[in-house]
Amino acid sequence: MNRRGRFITLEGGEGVGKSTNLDWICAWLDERGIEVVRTREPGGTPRAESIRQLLLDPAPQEPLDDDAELLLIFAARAQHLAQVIRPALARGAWVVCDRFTDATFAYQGGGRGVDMRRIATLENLVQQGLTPDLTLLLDMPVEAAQSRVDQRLGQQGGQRDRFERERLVFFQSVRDTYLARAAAEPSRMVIIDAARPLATVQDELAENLTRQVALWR
Ligand SMILES: Nc1ncnc2c1ncn2[C@@H]1O[C@H](COP(=O)(O)OP(=O)(O)O)[C@@H](O)[C@H]1O
Ligand SMILES: Cc1cn([C@H]2C[C@H](O)[C@@H](COP(=O)(O)OP(=O)(O)O)O2)c(=O)[nH]c1=O
Repeated sequence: MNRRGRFITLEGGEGVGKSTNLDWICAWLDERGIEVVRTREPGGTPRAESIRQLLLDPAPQEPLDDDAELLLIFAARAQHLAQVIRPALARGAWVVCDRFTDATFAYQGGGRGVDMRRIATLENLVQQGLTPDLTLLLDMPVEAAQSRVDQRLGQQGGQRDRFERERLVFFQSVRDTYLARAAAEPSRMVIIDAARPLATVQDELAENLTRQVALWR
C-alpha cells in the first residue's frame, strides 16, 4: 500500500479549459495504474452539491451577502474534505479537484474584495493544514477565455450562472489574484499558458504529472 495519495487541483478563470483538461489528467493517471478520484468545488458530495446550487443560482430571490457566500463555500469544502478528499488521500488515491481554495482567494478575495486575511482564517480552520501538493493554473487573457465560453454556450446552450454574469473587471481581478498567488508559491502552483493549442497545454501538464509520480513512487 502506498503512503498518502497526492492532492492535485486545477485552477483558472472561466473558459480556460479546466473541464477539458481534467478529463485528460484523470485518464493519464488512470493509464499509469493510479487510483484517481475526480471531484470539484464547490460540490463533490450530495450536500456540498446542494450548497453549489445555492451559490450558482443565477436568479436568486435576494442578493447573496459576500460573507454568506464565503461561509457557504467553506461549509461545502468542510463537507467535501470529510466525505471525499481526506478518505481518498488516506487510502493512497490521488484526488484531482476542479478548483479549491485558490479559487476562493481569486473570486471572493480578488473578485469581490473580501479581506484575504479572513479567507486565510477560514482556510486554517477548515483545512487544518491540508493543502494541494500541486496546483495547475491554466492562465490566459480574460477576453479570449470569455470568447471560448461564448462559443461553448452557443454550441451546447445553457445559461450563465451567478459568477459567469460578472463583469470583465471582476474576471481581471480573479486572474491577477491567481497570478500573484502562483508567483508567491512557485513550488506548489504552476502557471500553464492555456491560450496555446490543447496538445501543447497537455504536454506541459504531462511534464508536471510525471514529476509528481516520480516523487510519489
Ligand atoms: N487549448 C485550447 N484551445 C482551444 N480551445 C480550447 C482549449 N482548451 C479548451 N478549449 C475549448 O474551450 C471551451 C472551454 O473549455 P472548458 O474545458 O469547458 O473550460 P472551463 O471548464 O475552464 O470553463 C470548450 O469549448 C473547449 O473545447
Ligand atoms: C471553488 C470556488 C468556486 N467559485 C466559483 C467559480 C466558478 O464561477 C463557479 C463554479 O465553478 P466551476 O464549476 O469551475 O465553473 P466553470 O466550469 O464555469 O469555470 O464557482 C468561487 O467563487 N469560489 C470558490 O472557492
